[in-house]
Amino acid sequence: MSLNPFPYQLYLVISEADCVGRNFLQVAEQAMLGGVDVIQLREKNSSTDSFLAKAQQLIELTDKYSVPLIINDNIQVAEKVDAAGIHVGNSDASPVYLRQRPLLHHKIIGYSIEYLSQLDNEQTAVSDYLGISPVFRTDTKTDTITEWGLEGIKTIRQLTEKPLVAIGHIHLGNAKEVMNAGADCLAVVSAICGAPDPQKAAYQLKNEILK
Ligand SMILES: Cc1ncc(COP(=O)(O)OP(=O)(O)O)c(N)n1
Ligand SMILES: Cc1ncsc1CCOP(=O)(O)O
Ligand SMILES: [Mg+2]
Repeated sequence: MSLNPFPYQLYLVISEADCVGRNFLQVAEQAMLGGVDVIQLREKNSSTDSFLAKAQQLIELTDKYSVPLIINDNIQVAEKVDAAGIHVGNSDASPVYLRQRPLLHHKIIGYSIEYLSQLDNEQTAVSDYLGISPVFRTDTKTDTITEWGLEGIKTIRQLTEKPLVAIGHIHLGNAKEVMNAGADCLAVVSAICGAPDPQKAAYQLKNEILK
């Protein structure tokens, strides 16, 4: 059972650290101007107070562009800023638990898939989209289990109708083949946060998806 549609195709996962010395709010704004449809704030090394402060700044900007803001992992931050949703993986609070929380039960819940067996569990059933995590090995996140590859996306596509968000070393050069393998949406960190021109990078990725 999914509560929310997930009609997005280009998903920016951002942190201050991944913006290589640039202001993350400026990078986020440029990315939205370039065509990013949804943004996740993923601050792995921030205290909750600092994460919250960043989320409060970012949601002012995402609201201005009517782009949904998803919070990575942190329930308190997601609830306090009234984010559009939360993304969790196997080491985080479970989607079933999140669905029971009054402030989150109607929000977008994203869930990382690291094992095929997860597709049969109740966590997947209550989630709104699945993160195929990672599609390709990436230096941005190294504590990963399965490198799904294009064949993994094809397999998962046959086993579920949930929206599939592909993440992990996705860039202009492989975007189309990842979509063709069955992804509904591409999520990127470095391809936009690390690009010399984040607006242009987002624009080119979006065009590649829509081609
Ligand atoms: C869209 C998307 N997919 C997968 C992930 C990874 O989440 P998780 O497995 O919880 O790992 P961390 O991001 O918390 O390190 C994601 N964040 N976003
Ligand atoms: C957060 C996350 N989850 C799986 S891979 C990944 C990082 C993706 O980063 P990049 O787009 O730079 O490869
Ligand atoms: Mg997590």
